[in-house]
Amino acid sequence: MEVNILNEPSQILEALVDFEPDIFLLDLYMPKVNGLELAKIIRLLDKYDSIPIVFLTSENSMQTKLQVLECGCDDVLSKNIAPDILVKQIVSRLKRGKTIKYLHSRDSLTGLLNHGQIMEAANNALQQGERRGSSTVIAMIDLDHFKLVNDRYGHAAGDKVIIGLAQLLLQHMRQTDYIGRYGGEEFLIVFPDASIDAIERKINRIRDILSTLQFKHGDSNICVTLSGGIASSDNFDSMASISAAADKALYSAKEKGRNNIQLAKI
Ligand SMILES: Nc1nc2c(ncn2[C@@H]2O[C@H](COP(=O)(O)OP(=O)(O)OP(=O)(O)O)[C@@H](O)[C@H]2O)c(=O)[nH]1
Repeated sequence: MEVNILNEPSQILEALVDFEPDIFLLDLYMPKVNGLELAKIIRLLDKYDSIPIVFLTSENSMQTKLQVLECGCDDVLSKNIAPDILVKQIVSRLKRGKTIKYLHSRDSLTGLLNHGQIMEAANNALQQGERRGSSTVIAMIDLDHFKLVNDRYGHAAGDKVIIGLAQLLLQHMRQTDYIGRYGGEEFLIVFPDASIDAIERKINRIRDILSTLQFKHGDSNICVTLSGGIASSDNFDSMASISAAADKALYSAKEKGRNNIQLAKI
């Protein structure tokens, strides 16, 4: 477990740039800052809304506990307990917080990152790539004529296909890539530190594999294809422009007859 100790509470926002906490452990009374005020600032940041905030205090009044809960924090632990019990309590809250964070960030059908989380992952990857001087590639992929699958075989069959594609994507990506369900039958994949040519080959391989698969549903075998658009941070410098470019390339793949991948035009 990595612990970042701050003796100067006003530095918290700066410290959070390079440190992703799974739990905040705050003192109620700190130099110059009231712990509750600090907790309110943390709670204003969307990114940390599911991260537990726990207070350590030697006070044990009901009034304090109520104040802590009212400002969106999770618990008050006593400073006066044995250190090993305190550590166990913190680890238990930390694990629970991690589970909640995981569930909060996932798409319930596929287990991939949900829309908000994949956008945040893409944003972070672009910023990190810029700092390191490396390219980030973004691929937007979408199942072709998927409405027909739903209409012909039913929504449950459509769901099966979406889950199948999610698994296919997971099998072919690196640990460091991010895969998210962008919308209904549309997926966004973020490849940090990647070349657009290599990603084009990779997505084309996945497209090829998908086109040969048959999804069994009752007595039916369902076949689907996908189209995709790819853009690199080499040519687009903001999240808005790179995702719009990948989306435009996807649209052009659809126009070109579907079951193909297009690179974003500069
Ligand atoms: N089964 C299922 N279908 C979904 C889900 N989300 C979106 N869809 C369906 O996906 C279909 C998307 O239809 P369209 O946007 O017309 O696109 P399309 O039929 O795939 O056609 P193109 O994208 O132009 O190739 C709609 O029928 C949606 O109901 C989902 O979670 N499960």
